[in-house]
Order: sequence, then C-alpha cells, then structure tokens
Amino acid sequence: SVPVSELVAVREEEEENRDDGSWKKIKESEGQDCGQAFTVLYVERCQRHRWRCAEVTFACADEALCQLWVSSIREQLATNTSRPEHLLVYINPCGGKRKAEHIYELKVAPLFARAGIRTHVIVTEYANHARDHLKTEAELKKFDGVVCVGGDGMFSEIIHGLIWRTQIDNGIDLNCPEETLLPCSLRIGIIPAGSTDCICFATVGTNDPVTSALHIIVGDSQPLDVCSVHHNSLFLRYSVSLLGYGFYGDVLTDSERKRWMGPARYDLSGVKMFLTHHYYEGTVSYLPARDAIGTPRDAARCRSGCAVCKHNGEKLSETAERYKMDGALDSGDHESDSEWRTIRGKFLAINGASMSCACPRSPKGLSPAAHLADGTTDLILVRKCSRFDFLRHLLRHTSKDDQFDLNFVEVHRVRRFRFTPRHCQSDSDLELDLRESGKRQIFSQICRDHPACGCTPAYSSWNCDGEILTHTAIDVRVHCQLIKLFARGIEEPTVFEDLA
Ligand SMILES: CCCCCCCCCCCCC/C=C/[C@@H](O)[C@H](CO)NC(=O)CCCCCCCCCCCCCCC
Ligand SMILES: Nc1ncnc2c1ncn2[C@@H]1O[C@H](COP(=O)(O)OP(=O)(O)OP(=O)(O)O)[C@@H](O)[C@H]1O
Ligand SMILES: [Ca+2]
Repeated sequence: SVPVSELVAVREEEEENRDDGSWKKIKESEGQDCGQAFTVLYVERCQRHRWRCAEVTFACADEALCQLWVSSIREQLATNTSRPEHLLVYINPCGGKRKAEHIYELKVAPLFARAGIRTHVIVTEYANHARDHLKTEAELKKFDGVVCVGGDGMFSEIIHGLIWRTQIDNGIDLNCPEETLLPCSLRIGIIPAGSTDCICFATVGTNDPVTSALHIIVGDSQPLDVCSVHHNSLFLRYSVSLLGYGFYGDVLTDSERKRWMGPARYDLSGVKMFLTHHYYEGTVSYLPARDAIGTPRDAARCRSGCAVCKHNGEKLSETAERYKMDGALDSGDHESDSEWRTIRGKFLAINGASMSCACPRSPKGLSPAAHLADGTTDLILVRKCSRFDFLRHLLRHTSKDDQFDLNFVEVHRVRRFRFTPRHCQSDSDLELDLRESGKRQIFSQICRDHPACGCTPAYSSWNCDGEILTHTAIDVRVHCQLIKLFARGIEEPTVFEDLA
C-alpha cells in the first residue's frame, strides 16, 4: 500500500497508450478485454534517503468504475491543502558545476508538470537578483512556495529576501537584535545544484534533485531555526547552517579566489589553511540553552518528526506568549543577563552550527546531534593546538569517533552568542592581556618586520553559510522555526527501502 499523502498524481491512459508495457501485462494476464486504465504515480524509497517517482497502471473492464477510481484519487489529492499548486522558481546558472538549468529542465520540471504544479521560473542574471526580486517585486500572494535551484549561497539569497519582506511588511526593525521576528509563511524547496548543498543534505538526507522535487510535490513541511547576526545595532546577515570564524572563515576567503575551480576549491583551500594553521584571540560569550532538552553530546539524532524540536519549539512559544500577556517589553531570549558565560582564549576555530551541517564531505556534520528546529545553536570552540591534534579533530568529522572528545575542543548548546576579537576589546581587557603576554609582544614586533615567518594575523573572517561577513565582532541570536522548507527531516531507514 501507498499512503495517499505520497501519491504524486493519477493519469488516465489514452487509447493509443494501450500497448504500453505494464498495462499490456495486466491485460494479458487477466485474459479479458479492458474498458479503461489509469496510472498512479507515487513515491518509492530507494537507498540512502533517495526517493523516486514510481508508477503502476491499473486496467479495468468497467469504464465507470475506472472513472470513479480516478476521480476519487484526484479528490483526495485536491483536499490535501499542504500540496503546492503554484511555485516561484529561482535558478542560479552559475553555482556548483554550472548545471542548475539543465538539472531543473531535465529532472524537476517534468515531475512538476506531471503533478499539475504551475511554475513561474526566473533564471538569475546576477548575484542577489533573487534576493532583491523577493524583497521588492515578487507577487508572493500568487504562490504557495519558493523553489531555489542552486547551492547554499542561493538558498541564503532566498531566505534573506523572504525574511526581509515578511518583517518590513509587518513594521519590524531589522537592525534591532532584540526584536522578535515574524515567521515566513511561504515554504522553500531546495533543488541541490551547488558545491556543498549542506542545507539540502541535512534536511533531506541526500543531495538529489528528484528526491527534493518529490518532497515539494507531496507538500512536506520542515521548520528551521534561523540565526540573526548583528554588529552592535547593525543587521549583517541571517544564518541557518554554519557561522565559522578562524579555520572555516579562512577556507572560505581563500576559496572565493578559486571559484573557477568549482566544488574542489574548498578541498584545496582546506588543505592550505590546515597547513597555515592560524589561531585567533578573542572573547566569546554565550547564553546557554538552559531550559531546552538535548545536548550536543547526545547519541540521538534529529530525525523526521523530531520530538526534541517539537518539545523545545512548543516550550519557547508558550514562554513568549506568557511574556506578551505580562506586557514585558523585551521579546528577546527571556533569560537573565546573569546567565551569560564568557571565555577568552586563542582559537583555531569558533563555529556556530544551528543544524548538523551534514554534507557529502562529512555525512555526520560539524555538530551531529544539532537540531533543525529546537531554537538553539551549537557553539564549538577549538582552542589553539598542534597541527597533529587539529588533524585528529578534522578527521573525526568523517568517522564514528566523537570530534568533541578532545581536551582542546568544547561545545555548548546556546540561544545566543557574541564574539569580540582581541584587537577590538576594551582598553582594560587589553591591559590585562598585555601583562599576560609581554614576551609575545616582542615576537609580534619581529614578525611584523619579517612577514615571511608566517605569524598569525590579528583577524579572521566569519563564514556565514558560505558568505564572508564584513565585521568580526558579532552578536548572534537564534530565532526558533523562523522559516519552513518543503522537507520532512532525515527519515529513519524503513523496511520498505529498496535494498536492491
Ligand atoms: C582530512 C580530512 C578532513 C575532512 C574534514 C571535513 C570537515 C568538513 C566539514 C564541512 C562542514 C561544512 C559546513 C557547511 C558550510 C556551508 O554553509 C558553506 C556554504 O556552502 N560551505 C562552506 O563553507 C564550505 C566549507 C568546506 C570546508 C572544507 C574543509 C576541508 C578540510 C580539509 C582539511 C584537510 C587537511 C589535510 C591535511 C593533509
Ligand atoms: N546569475 C548569477 N551570476 C552570478 N552569481 C550569481 C547568480 N545568481 C546567484 N549568484 C550567486 O552565486 C553564489 C553561489 O551560488 P550557489 O550557492 O548556488 O553555489 P555554490 O557557491 O557553488 O554552492 P554552495 O553555496 O553550496 O557551496 C551565490 O552567493 C549567489 O548569490
Ligand atoms: Ca537548531
């Protein structure tokens, strides 16, 4: 049996198609003349979270009965209001291996057509075309969802456009980090055609255009946390996957100069920055997610219908409701300032992972137990250590071993965090540092005079979902379930999976 929610479409067979393979078989085996036939298209699960569109044709001597089946199935599909009818599609022809248009035309458009979905397709002509179109021009009321054909950078454009539009339409000040943002009503579908495609991989379990198209067609819905990033009272960007300073910031900066290489640029820059081995000094403060269930060291993973996301999401909205009824001004984190913790040090990497960040390079991701929609982000601090130790940490992203079980790595589940690089710290903080490291001052002078010695620069950059941020001192706040995707989270493998 197939659940009605996983039907793609039903098609009446034409007279001239009557010799088509599957139907002919039924006809012959029944040994009778068939009055009519119809084909049901449905989702079939394959290996490694992939979905395919399978079909079965039913033949029937009684034409009226056949019609009844077709109309009943159509009725069932029509009453399911979560299935989209009209989609706004943006294609980035320049991402990944530059195959987005081809992938859409060949694999996705025919499926949408079969499912009776109407589309308005825009092939972008320049960076930020999709974002700006969504911000100002797009007639969003006409659509049931937005589809992004591209990578994480393209997805970032879409969420910036949609979140901006939703807040501005409701008079919300984006530059104020304390504002409660309004969730976007349109769901977003991701057809992977980029270099990392981590958001697709971490929410569906695979980077496969057909699987993503089927999740859109059946009208799946997966809420997702979004971090807002501010510098003082200036809005910088939103992030849903990785906010990385140090190693991942440097890898991104270096790889941008190698865009022509396609996805391989990240590996080359990764090896280069690993060998460069820069560390950065600064202060990280964070607000622990005290009242949330789950920790970054849990063995359990965020999966389809995740109970942790459900529980934490409901608890947060109850607390927000209570605050509203009490007439409290701050609609922020509802946690007292005394809860903030501060860590100063030298770091090879500071990473905020709002989701696992699983991708083909690291199928378990940067924070394997992170949740898609629990209102928290996992703050991972990798302190200065030897190259050998850092390599051990990196390698554990690709094996079963725990990448956090090392004495130079710590991880905290947080609602909010801030970072200030050492050179931006207040005078009193700097004085303290100076007393601690008189010796280093002499060396850094020598290094400035002899740049070839390879000493560490003062600043790295933040990698924000694959975009470089313009500021290093940032304030990050998680907004629980601000957007929704046409996805359902990674499914546990089922007995129905095709193991052939
Ligand atoms: C030795 C093998 C170690 C492998 C360790 C792999 C860890 C990979 C973790 C990947 C996390 C991706 C997080 C996703 C971020 C996206 O929002 C963003 C936009 O698409 N992508 C990147 O920034 C792209 C980031 C790409 C980072 C690639 C890092 C590659 C590291 C290679 C280190 C090699 C050391 C070799 C020593 C001889
Ligand atoms: N028509 C265009 N011309 C040039 N750049 C574009 C165009 N449309 C979008 N972009 C930009 O291209 C950048 C990269 O796109 P995309 O995210 O699709 O691929 P990627 O960077 O290869 O993949 P990933 O982000 O998964 O690593 C995005 O930042 C986006 O703003
Ligand atoms: Ca989260």
